[in-house]
Amino acid sequence: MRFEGVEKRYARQGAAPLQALQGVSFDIQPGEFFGLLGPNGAGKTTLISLLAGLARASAGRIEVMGHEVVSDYAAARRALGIVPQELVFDPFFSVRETLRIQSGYFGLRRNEAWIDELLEALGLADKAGANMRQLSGGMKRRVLVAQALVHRPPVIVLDEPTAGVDVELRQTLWAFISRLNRAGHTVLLTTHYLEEAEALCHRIAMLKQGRVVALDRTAALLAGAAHPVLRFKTDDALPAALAAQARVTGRTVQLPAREVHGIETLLASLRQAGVRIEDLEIGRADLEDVFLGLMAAQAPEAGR
Ligand SMILES: Nc1ncnc2c1ncn2[C@@H]1O[C@H](COP(=O)(O)OP(=O)(O)OP(=O)(O)O)[C@@H](O)[C@H]1O
Repeated sequence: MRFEGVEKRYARQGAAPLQALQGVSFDIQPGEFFGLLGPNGAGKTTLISLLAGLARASAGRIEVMGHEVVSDYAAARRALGIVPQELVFDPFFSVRETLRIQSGYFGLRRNEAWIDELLEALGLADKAGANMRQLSGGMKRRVLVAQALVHRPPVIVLDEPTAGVDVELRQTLWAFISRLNRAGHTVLLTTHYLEEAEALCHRIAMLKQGRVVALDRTAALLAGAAHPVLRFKTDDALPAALAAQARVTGRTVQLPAREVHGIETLLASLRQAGVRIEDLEIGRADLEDVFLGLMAAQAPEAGR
C-alpha cells in the first residue's frame, strides 16, 4: 500500500477550504500490521475514505497492491476489507443474509464455508439467523468486521474498531485479526487506544493536522521516549510546575523523570508541596507519552 503526496481539501462555505491532509506519503509493506494514530480531526478517517475510493484526493496518489484507487478502482476495492467507524446496516436482513449480500457484491456465489468460519471466529454463530436490528451495538460491530472480510481481502483496514466495545469483543477481534495477519494479511489500524497500537502494530504513523509527524517501528518510537516515569495516586493538587508535565487520569498521576535520579527530585518536590501519595511505582514511558510529547511539540499551523 502506498500513499504519495496525498492532499485533501474540503470546501467550506464562506471560509477558506479546510486542508484535512497535506503531503501525506508513506508505504505499508505486505503482511505488515500498521497503526495510524492521531488526535480527533487529524485526518485518519479522511485518509481511509480516500483509500476506499469514497472520496477523491485533491492531489497525490494512493495504491493498494499495485492498483491505483481511482483509475483502477474495482481491483483496489477488491484488495481491501474495510471496517468503517460507523455502524450502518439494512435492519431487515439477518446476519447471514447481510454476509451473503456482501459476498454477492464481490461476485462470490459459494461462500458459505467462509461465512461460517467468520461467524464462528467472531462469536456470531448463534446470531446467524437474527435480524440486524435485534443485535446489540457490539454484535453489530462484529458483523461489520465479518462483512469487511467476506471476500478474503489481502488488506484489512480497521477504522477505530474498538471504540466503545467491551473487553471480550476486543479480545475476540484482536485474536482473529492477529491470526489473519500471521497468515499474511496486511492490516491498517486507526485507534485511540494507544496500548492496543503498542501491542499490535509493527510500525506506527502519527498524524497531526493532516501531516505525518512521526513514522517508525513501534519499538523505535518507544525507545525514543525511554525515560522513566513515576506513577502514583493522590487526592491533592500538584504544584503548578509539576501539573504542567503530569498525565492525570482520575486520581492517577504520571510524571516523566528525565533520568533515574530525576525520580528523587520529583519525590522531593512532591513532599515539599505536601502532596500525599499512594501506590507509588516507577515505570517506563509508553506510546501515550510519545504521542502526547509529539502532539505538544508541534505548534498549530495557520489556515486550520
Ligand atoms: N466531509 C467533510 N467535509 C468537510 N470537512 C470534513 C469532512 N470530513 C472531515 N472533515 C474535516 O477534516 C478534518 C479531518 O477529519 P477526519 O475525520 O479525517 O479526522 P480523524 O483523524 O479521523 O478524527 P477522529 O479521530 O475524530 O475520527 C477535520 O477537521 C474534519 O472536521
